[in-house]
Amino acid sequence: MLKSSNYDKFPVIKAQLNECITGWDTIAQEILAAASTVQGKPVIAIECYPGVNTSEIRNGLLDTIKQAHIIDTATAFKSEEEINKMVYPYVTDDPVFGYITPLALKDFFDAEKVARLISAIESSPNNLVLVIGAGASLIAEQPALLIYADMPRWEIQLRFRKQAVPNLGVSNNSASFSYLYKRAFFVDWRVCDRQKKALKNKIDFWLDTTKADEPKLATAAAINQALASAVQQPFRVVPFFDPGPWGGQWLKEEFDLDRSEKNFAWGFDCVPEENSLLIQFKNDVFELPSINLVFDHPQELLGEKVYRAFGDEFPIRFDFLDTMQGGNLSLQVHPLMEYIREKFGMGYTQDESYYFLEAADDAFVYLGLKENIVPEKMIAGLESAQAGNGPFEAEQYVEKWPIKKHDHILIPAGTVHCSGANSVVLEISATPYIFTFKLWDWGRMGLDGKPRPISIAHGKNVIQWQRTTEWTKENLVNKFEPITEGDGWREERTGLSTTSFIETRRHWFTKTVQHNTHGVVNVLNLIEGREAIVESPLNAFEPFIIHYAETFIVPAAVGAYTITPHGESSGKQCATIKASVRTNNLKNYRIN
Ligand SMILES: O=P(O)(O)OC[C@H]1O[C@](O)(CO)[C@@H](O)[C@@H]1O
Repeated sequence: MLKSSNYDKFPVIKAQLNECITGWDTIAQEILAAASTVQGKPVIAIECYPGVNTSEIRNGLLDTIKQAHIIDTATAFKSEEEINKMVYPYVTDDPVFGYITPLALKDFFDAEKVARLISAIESSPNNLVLVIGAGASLIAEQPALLIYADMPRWEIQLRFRKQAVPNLGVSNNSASFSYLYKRAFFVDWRVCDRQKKALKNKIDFWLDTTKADEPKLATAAAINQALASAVQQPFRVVPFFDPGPWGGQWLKEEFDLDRSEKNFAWGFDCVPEENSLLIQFKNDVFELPSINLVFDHPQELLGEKVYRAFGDEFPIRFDFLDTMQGGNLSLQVHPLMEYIREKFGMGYTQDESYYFLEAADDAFVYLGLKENIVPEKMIAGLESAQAGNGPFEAEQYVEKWPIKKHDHILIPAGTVHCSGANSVVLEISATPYIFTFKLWDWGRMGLDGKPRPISIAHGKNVIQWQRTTEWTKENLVNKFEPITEGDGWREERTGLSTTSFIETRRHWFTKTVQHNTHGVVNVLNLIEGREAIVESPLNAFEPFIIHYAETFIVPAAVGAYTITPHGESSGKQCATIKASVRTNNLKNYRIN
């Protein structure tokens, strides 16, 4: 009998305060009621993250709040020409990479236009003023009510694909997805995250418009309470899945995804910058970006030492790469730390590892170079293939390793690599995720029918040519080391490489395993077994059930916890892989 999928695609965190309402009419009534308690002419600011459909908010509220004077913040932006010129150094002409901007939201506004709007608010004959859009909190600096309309990055990307939303301050909806994404990644999201953090203690309500025409309004008190309790218990972020040119069929079957998609390449199960959190109220579920939890509770979530190095960035990423009945990823390399800092303004680099959840008999990984290759010859071969002169002979230059289920391959930045067809990788990595220098894409097209951008010019600057067959075998392939064992369990170290700040431990167990965060965030995945239960020895949190291949986060503040096979896996062998941060050598990672 085929086993059914038990992977939970919509994990929730329970709210304790039931303060969430839905529907534009109800929300408008709530806003009116809150505004009526204010003396004089209330000004309400609805600060919007990029990607929010401001006309949906305006139209939704106006039906009920007819008497309001509506101010659209877009009327105070600098001209598109000025904005484009201002952001250009950070967007650049590179097809994929830009430079992290230091700009602030204020820089997008024209001071004279803002002054005019402020006097329009003051002289408005209406008895209620609604300021809506990005920068509303700059125009109405001391509003009677501050509402924050947020948007998770994954939903913004889906809107970019539909050309439904533009970049910050401009109306470039019809630009290519890659341009919109690059500009958002290097500019808009940085700018608006800074503003969001600055508003942290001033927000009265959060507005969720992630699903069109299903608005939800929750009090800041209820959201704050839910986030404060989230960092005292294990939790999951909401995963999302995306097809790709090399995507496979495993995620679709295993996680019961949309069968009509031709494949799924990626499953993003723990990328808090892009995932969201679902807060379960009595009758409604409120969605918000999971990065808000990192911004609000970095110390409890990450732990003091990790926070001191990384600030409010979540440094560990888990995702899936599915090539079952699919193809090879691109042959690629990631930038060294100095390179990513200098060229792209990122604080730390994409050190990675591949944990193989599944592998067909013919599965393999390209990793490291062959002995005695000539770098100039390899680069010439890549450039020639790129110029269309026949395929790059990867196997002449790059080592190929057979792979089986539960292998763990370490990929420090600078190592040439590529996961081959017919496997499922649980990628356990440092968080940066777009800094892939593709060297060769096997002559195939991207999903849009066009070749994907190749970055040999960057790649050749970072390839570590001494990482050849023997070195790779010695340092990067299955570096398993037994640590300790007890009644019904054993623990091994599996990685990552000594140059990475991430440590991974694997536990095989048929009985309870004791864990402790020791003040450092843990990220785990159930890599074997259908079901396990995570419990607090002190009953500090409610028992938390996890299923096969689900990634979950245990905040640093949790301290002691246990994991035991559960339900249909009771008494059977399970395994988890746990990533944490090595805190003894974080000097190099100090980015805040
Ligand atoms: O360039 P490709 O083939 O899409 O591969 C990109 C993927 O490769 C990785 O760098 C893994 O090596 C992932 O982090 C990334 O999503």
